[in-house]
Amino acid sequence: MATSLSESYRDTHLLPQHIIPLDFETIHDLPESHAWIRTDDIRVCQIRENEPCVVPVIDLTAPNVVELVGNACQKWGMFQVTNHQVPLSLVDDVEAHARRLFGLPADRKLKALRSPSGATGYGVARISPFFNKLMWHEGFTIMGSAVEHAKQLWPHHYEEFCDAMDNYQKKMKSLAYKILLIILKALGVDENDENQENIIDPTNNSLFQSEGEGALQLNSYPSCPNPNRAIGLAPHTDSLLLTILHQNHTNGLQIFQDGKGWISVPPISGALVVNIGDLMHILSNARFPTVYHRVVPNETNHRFSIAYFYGPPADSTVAPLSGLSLPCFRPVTVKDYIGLKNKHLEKAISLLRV
Ligand SMILES: O=C(O)CCC(=O)C(=O)O
Ligand SMILES: [Fe+2]
Repeated sequence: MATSLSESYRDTHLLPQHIIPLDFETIHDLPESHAWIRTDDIRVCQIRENEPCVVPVIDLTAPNVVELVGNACQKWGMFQVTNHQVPLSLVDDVEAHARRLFGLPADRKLKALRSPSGATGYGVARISPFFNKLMWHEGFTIMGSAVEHAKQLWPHHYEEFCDAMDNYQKKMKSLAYKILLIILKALGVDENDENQENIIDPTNNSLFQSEGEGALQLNSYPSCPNPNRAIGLAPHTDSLLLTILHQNHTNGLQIFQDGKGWISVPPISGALVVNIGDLMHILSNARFPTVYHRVVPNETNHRFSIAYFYGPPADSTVAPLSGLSLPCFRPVTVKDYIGLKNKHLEKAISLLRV
């Protein structure tokens, strides 16, 4: 039987503080549990001449899209896309549902709490157990249908939420597949290339014949009484091939670049952020960096984001593409990589180095 993505995430056993978010409505001062010492706080990067310090914005219909995406992946591990064909009304609708969900009273949200060994539902960020301090964040994770948890939140009115999430996941999946093909072309691989076996999906034999799997993560970062001492989402890389992110009109997302520090990725109306994850870093044989990013909270605005994580089916094996250079990672199945990440976080990728 094929392993699902949610089963791959289902092997950690967590303490309650690593599942239950703070009731932000009742908090007026930053509690010690959420007060970080931010020694690395270089918020603005050094702008050098001829080197704009902004993540590229790429029109997906541009004739030279492969070159633009290839350059952005290599330099930044991230870009923003416009003309992506995802209706903005759907994005707005999903954001409105996220606002409605996180706006519920804490006791109602807890009815949809992620179970200690579970992957989906309401809770803190999955990376929380790796840090001594807690994050100014609450999240809701969906893999496939959201119906089970949505029924707990709105026993009589859950369909609208589920329909919007289903619809959005479908659109994200086909956009992610389209972007994946562009990225693979940028790496010199064509979808007609029969010999590519670097992602082996046991049911389809090659990623080019399937559309992979995804997870949807709704994120909420309430306005914070002391944003300079709090962290919305601690620094991390995303595990799968790529992430497509919508952020509302509130700054907060930052990426780390060597020699520059933390660089803001400002929200652009109508654009979606795409970032390279660990599995793409492996597939590209380290040519494309997996982007190290974090979220800082805002003193006045409530920030929302919607992240779609896209990867091959959980039983697939991922290895560096042949023809790039001597492989610097050993092959790994998606589910084993998720297991490694659950145990070792950012060290997971170095464990695969050859
Ligand atoms: O909220 C954001 O902008 C980023 C979210 C994120 O990095 C994640 O969910 O992994
Ligand atoms: Fe992330």
